[in-house]
Amino acid sequence: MGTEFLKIKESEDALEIIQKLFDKYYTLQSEEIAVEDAYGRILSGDVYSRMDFPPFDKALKDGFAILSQDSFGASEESPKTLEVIDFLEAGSTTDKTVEEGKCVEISTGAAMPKGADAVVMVEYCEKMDSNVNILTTVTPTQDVAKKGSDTKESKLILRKGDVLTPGKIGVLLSQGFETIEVYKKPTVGVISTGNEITLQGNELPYGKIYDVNGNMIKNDAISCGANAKFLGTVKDDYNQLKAKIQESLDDVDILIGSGGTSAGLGDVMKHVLDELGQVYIHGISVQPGKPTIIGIVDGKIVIGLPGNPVSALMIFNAFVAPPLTKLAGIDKNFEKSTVKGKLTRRIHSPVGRMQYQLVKVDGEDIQPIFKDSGAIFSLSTADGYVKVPKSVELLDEGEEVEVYLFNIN
Ligand SMILES: Nc1nc2c(c(=O)[nH]1)N[C@H]1C(S)=C(S)[C@@H](COP(=O)(O)OP(=O)(O)OC[C@H]3O[C@@H](n4cnc5c(N)ncnc54)[C@H](O)[C@@H]3O)O[C@H]1N2
Ligand code: MOO
Repeated sequence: MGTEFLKIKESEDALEIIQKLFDKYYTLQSEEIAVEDAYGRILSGDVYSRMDFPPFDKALKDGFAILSQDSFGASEESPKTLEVIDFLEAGSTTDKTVEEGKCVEISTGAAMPKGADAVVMVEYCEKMDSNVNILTTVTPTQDVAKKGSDTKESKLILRKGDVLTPGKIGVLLSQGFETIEVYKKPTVGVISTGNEITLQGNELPYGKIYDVNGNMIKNDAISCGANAKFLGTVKDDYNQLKAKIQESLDDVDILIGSGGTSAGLGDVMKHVLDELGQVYIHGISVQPGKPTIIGIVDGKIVIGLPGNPVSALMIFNAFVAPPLTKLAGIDKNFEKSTVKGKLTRRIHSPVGRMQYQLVKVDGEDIQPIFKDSGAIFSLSTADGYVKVPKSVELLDEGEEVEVYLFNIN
């Protein structure tokens, strides 16, 4: 693989090389975490129930636990009178047994007393001292959740690959799980290079701009299931960039930089990676995003995205998001994460390079966004992109196209 670098790669070849590098240098790992911290995490194994749920026959309504046969024929006109022998709140129990002609007043959630097989809702009862008049007929098991009716012990309750939603976490909590095995999140560090890049909160002298890519790419990496952090900015300086890359790689699995990938500093990024490790890709035959760099340093992937925010986001979505998402244990088919519609305007495309055309999706209408790749405001309206193959010069208005949606979970 190493001998191919410096030649511009076709997009399919670049995708394959990047995936192979991910496969070679990383493996999917799991870790045990507290269930209370597990929201949004991905299960790394199947989960089986530890016990029946509910763990006892449970009253589903406030009322009276009775032998259902005692209510047969009861009505407002002809009530049946039963003796109330105890009272049960949720969480409490009784030794008493409900026999013919007797009942226990019961609250929703309480364990059913022995003997009783149904609950009569309080609305259909008239309490009088130690007796109650039952005003309706109930059937056996009415308003009772039987032990194990929700799930039995040792049943498959959640599957490997499931995303832990609030509901699924509720299932784990009901079974008493305190910890759970999930896929470990890959850690991603993001740095921004450029003498002109200024952090928010600082003055903006003429010629400078605020950093966009750092936190934008960090958030996109988070949306892929990674644990990502923005590690700050670096000047267009060989030694600074080298030191920043070395220092950052101590703490992260994958390092993503942006800017300085084309002429001038681009050479710096490439030379730094050449010195520290090996460059596998320098240039992909796509528009925008051609100057992309992919290298390996100390067994970790280092990615140099083009500085233009649109190019950086496009390249991240098209080339980094699929393998990163897979490494986070998320089963997502990016090729299927698409919608179809008709172009509202024609798209001209350069022959010889695959073009990623940003678009807005409005129902059936696919509206191309024609702005240069530094035009950050196009990102806030874009829903995704249309791929125009390198051999295609023009896609006409009205033509049906497939839109690859940005990786927003
Ligand atoms: N002579 C050539 N010039 C350029 C070429 C080329 O092939 N030959 N390629 C162009 C293309 S395509 C792109 S894309 C850019 C890529 O440039 P770099 O990766 O070297 O990025 P910079 O030059 O540092 O920045 C480009 C542009 O983006 C702005 N930028 C950079 N970082 C950020 C950031 N963190 N947040 C917001 N904006 C950022 C930067 O200010 C520039 O305006 O090169 C073309 N030139
Ligand atoms: O390819 Mo640059 O990435 O056109 O904007």
